[in-house]
Amino acid sequence: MTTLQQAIEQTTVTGNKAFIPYIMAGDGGLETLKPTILQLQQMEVTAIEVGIPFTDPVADGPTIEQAGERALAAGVTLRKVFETLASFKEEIHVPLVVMTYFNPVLAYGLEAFAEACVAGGVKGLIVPDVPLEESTILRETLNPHGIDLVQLVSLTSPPERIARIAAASQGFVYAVTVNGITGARTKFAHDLKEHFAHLLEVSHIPVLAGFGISTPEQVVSMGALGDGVIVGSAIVTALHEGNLTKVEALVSASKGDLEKSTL
Ligand SMILES: O=P(O)(O)OC[C@@H](O)[C@@H](O)c1c[nH]c2ccccc12
Repeated sequence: MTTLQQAIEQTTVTGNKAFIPYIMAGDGGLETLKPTILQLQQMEVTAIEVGIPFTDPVADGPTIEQAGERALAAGVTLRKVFETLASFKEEIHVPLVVMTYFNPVLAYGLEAFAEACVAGGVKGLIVPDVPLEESTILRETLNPHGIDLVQLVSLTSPPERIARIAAASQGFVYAVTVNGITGARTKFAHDLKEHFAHLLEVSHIPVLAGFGISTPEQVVSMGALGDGVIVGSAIVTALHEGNLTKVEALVSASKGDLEKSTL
């Protein structure tokens, strides 16, 4: 079992749901990366998804797009993110999952990228613009270094494709809960229950819900569909505003503590 999967199962075995916050690396300056990761680790999140700022973030809504623009304006690059992670690797005990588009990985060089992940304590990778059919080379490069390639399942994937994606995914299956881009939502599709029941049946690894989850109540309701949640835009906004109470409220909700979350 991989480090990432193990961290998730250590959480779910206690009856809690996994909680993976997404952060935009270097939003607020590269010097914020270390304290942000250590703060989230202190809150006992299950893993942390570290987004790399990119000029053409096709899967991202305005909140994350703007965070990426702020990070790029602050001079953040993939190389600098890796250097920063490596500089405090010994203090990182929570698994990190890097989220980036494929172009920066290619430009870095696949093997060099995998080595930089290892040096920075990265345990998993999400690359939304690499479809399953083209993901083999990435997996074959990452796996010998102990790094998982997490696959995304969309709501519109036919059952046969869902089964293939679930079989190929590593660490967990990222079940996208909306059609479209990242960002807070007030409504979700009605047939999510069925979709998740099917996913849980075909997947041999944990299934986490992500996209649009932005309130403690949604953390509870969407977490109940599977093994946990990924929260991006709401975390990015809270961190940008320096609202750690909001971050804590979202994390607490995954541990069944909704009361604390209404503080
Ligand atoms: O922001 P949201 O709606 O909470 O969604 C999670 C998401 O931000 C994070 O996992 C992510 C950010 N950018 C992505 C691109 C593709 C897939 C996933 C992501």
